[in-house]
Amino acid sequence: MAPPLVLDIDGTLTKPAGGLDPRAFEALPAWDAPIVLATGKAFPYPVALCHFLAIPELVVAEHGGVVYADDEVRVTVDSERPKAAARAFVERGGDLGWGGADTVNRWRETEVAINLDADERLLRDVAAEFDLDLVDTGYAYHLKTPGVEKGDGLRSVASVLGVDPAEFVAVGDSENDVSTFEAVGESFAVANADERARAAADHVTEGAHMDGTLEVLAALR
Ligand SMILES: O=C(O)COP(=O)(O)O
Ligand SMILES: [Mg+2]
Repeated sequence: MAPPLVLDIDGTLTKPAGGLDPRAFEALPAWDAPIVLATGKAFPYPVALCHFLAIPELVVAEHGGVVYADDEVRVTVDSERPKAAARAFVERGGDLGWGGADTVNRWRETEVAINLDADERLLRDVAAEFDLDLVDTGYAYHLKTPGVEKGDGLRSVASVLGVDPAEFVAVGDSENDVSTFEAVGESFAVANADERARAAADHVTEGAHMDGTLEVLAALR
């Protein structure tokens, strides 16, 4: 039987140049076990992805800040400190880098994401001052509350599903997937993964991005 999966989005289900790999639309709905999307993105993005893939909505968003399974949404931490830190960053001349509409943060409930073009030094100073983590996913920086991790979100979803987290297989590409890798029975970093993800994973795939993820699915089936 196919194992339940916990999949990262950016770098794992996407094309090398960005954008969802269209092969996800075949492979994920056909998977014969639960699939949890565990991402740093704001809550509406993975929900929308489940919707358009036509798979059940099982979501760990904002690194575990928002967890959604079985008709229950749990916001696990407030956004006060990350927002105060982001304000301080902007007051000192920093730019979040998403333009006026800022659809990256508009619906974000527990953390703040910043464009990779931002002043990293200033961002690290502000993160330290406000006692926050600064996570670099390879797609954005995130100012987040320490202790909020995708891995804990996965444990919550697994508990709602009545499945042992150790039964899950995880695929991811960056430092924000390390906690997921630690929570599950078997973990794969795709070939494009950063050093921390590669070091934490049980295996590193041959292929990069969605090629690597499809390689895992083929091996598990
Ligand atoms: O939102 C990001 O920066 C990265 O998202 P991911 O966790 O799905 O890779
Ligand atoms: Mg990723």
